[in-house]
Amino acid sequence: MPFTEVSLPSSPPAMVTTPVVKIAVSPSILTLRFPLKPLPIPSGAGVFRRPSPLRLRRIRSTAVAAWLQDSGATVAVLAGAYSLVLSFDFLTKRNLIEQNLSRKLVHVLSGVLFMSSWPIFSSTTGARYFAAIVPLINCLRLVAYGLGLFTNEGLIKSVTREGKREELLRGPLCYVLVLLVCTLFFWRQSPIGIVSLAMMSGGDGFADIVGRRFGTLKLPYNKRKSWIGSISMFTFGFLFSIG
Ligand SMILES: C/C(=C\COP(=O)(O)O)CCC[C@H](C)CCC[C@H](C)CCCC(C)C
Ligand SMILES: Nc1ccn([C@@H]2O[C@H](COP(=O)(O)OP(=O)(O)O)[C@@H](O)[C@H]2O)c(=O)n1
Repeated sequence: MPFTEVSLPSSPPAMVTTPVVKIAVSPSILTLRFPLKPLPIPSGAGVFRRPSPLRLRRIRSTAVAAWLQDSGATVAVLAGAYSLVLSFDFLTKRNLIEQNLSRKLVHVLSGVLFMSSWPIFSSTTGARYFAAIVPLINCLRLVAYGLGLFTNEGLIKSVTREGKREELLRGPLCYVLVLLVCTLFFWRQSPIGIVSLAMMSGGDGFADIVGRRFGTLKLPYNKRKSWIGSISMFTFGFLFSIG
């Protein structure tokens, strides 16, 4: 049977001569032979066989279990999102917490708690789409209330600066859209989404909370921002991203 011979010398690469190609490797010469015609495929290798009924039942039950797990996780996280806003609505209505601090705590907790909920979803490829339902519904919710289609004074009071419904269509809506995009395109597989959400929720949130209270030393190029606020942004963003 004719072969194409490939020999690998241990010495520095010699001139390539056809049909033998010399490639430098150490420590010894290897001779590889490539048969010119395809190797005989052993019988049964790579031949598709229909799964047995028992195996089909197992596949179906695993898929149903994952679907139930993801559905339950989605409902639980949606309930968590609603409860979070309701809790801060309760606190701000009774003046137990100032509005700005309420907004920033919702800002921090929404992203951090949402990422923390990701492990309760299944390991199937469809899990991210179930998880994405949560920010999607909250996006629709913010648009509906921001456009005045419905009224929710508690939501407006706990997540806006001045208590105007139009504000829902700016910071909060952008924030939840970022949650949606990171869930769909990065999910648990890529650190890009996790680091981005950690910086957006934990970092930016604490930059405001710390900077507004202790930020006397302002940045030279931006008198609205302070050194302690910027340091808090990176410190808490980093801590939440590795957390
Ligand atoms: C207040 C928020 C953003 C404000 O940004 P900025 O004005 O400071 O620029 C965040 C708004 C959050 C939203 C109302 C609720 C989002 C819930 C989230 C999708 C899911 C959280 C689930 C978790 C289990 C609580
Ligand atoms: N790097 C930073 C960021 C915010 N801050 C403080 O936090 C307040 C809100 O900053 P921000 O840019 O997060 O404000 P928003 O535009 O998010 O409402 C600022 O007015 C500063 O008092 C800071 O001192 N240093």
